[in-house]
Amino acid sequence: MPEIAVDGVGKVYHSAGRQVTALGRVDLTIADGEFVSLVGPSGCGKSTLLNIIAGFLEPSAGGIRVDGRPVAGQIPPQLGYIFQKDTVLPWYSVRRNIGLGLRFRGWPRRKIDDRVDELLKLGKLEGFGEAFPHQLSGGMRRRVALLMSLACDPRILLLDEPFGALDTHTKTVLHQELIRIWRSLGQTIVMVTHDLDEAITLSDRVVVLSGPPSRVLLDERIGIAHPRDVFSLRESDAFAQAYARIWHVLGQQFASVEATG
Ligand SMILES: Nc1ncnc2c1ncn2[C@@H]1O[C@H](COP(=O)(O)OP(=O)(O)OP(=O)(O)O)[C@@H](O)[C@H]1O
Repeated sequence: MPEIAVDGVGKVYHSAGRQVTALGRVDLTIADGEFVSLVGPSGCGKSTLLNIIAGFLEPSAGGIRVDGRPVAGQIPPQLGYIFQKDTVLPWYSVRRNIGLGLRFRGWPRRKIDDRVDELLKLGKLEGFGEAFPHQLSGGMRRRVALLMSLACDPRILLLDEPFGALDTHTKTVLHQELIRIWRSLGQTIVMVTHDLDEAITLSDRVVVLSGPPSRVLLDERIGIAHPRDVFSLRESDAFAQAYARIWHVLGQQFASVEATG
């Protein structure tokens, strides 16, 4: 699995005659097969950093290396990405949506069908292949988005608030699913989230970014062993202690961003 190195990455946006320094200088190494979450105040540059890692955006300073090779504005091979917004296409069936990336890659029909069957099973959506997105619950649609991103067997998975708008029950079920899939496939995962519970539940490490221009304030290893049961995990002392340590830093950032407006 790939290792991702973020070397002194900075980003300044220029728009409408204004300059916004989104990222100050961020250094971070994500080991292969590791699950790292990025948290921080709204507008601190979390999505910007994820888009730079994905090769969708050029950094203004520094760079990204995947397995030691600079990505320099190119999308790293074997990348899966889940966007904040629902990217499931409403006019295609679940089956068609999940197989979309494989069609673009020119896979033959038969092979796509077999792969999609495998994925429907993995996402516990057997029997929903012919359904259309409007016939699914919000949680099922997010599950389809996850399966779409897994179709090409990515080695790197970048998740931008993948479960943002869902209720706690649905989110918790999906957390258990994601842990199960990640533990069986072993991708390197970077996730942006606003939900500290979610970050601790899923991750090996939680990285707190400061308000803009952002930098890494805390890199906390979550020493909770796998297999994790997401339902009982949140009652454990280890969870409470990790939460308190991270919140101590994150809460101060929220307060200082509020104070400076
Ligand atoms: N295309 C752009 N042009 C100009 N400024 C931008 C652009 N994209 C983002 N920004 C600015 O860069 C800063 C960081 O934005 P970004 O979306 O990366 O933050 P974020 O931490 O992901 O925010 P949130 O948590 O609210 O989703 C913000 O001030 C935002 O207004």
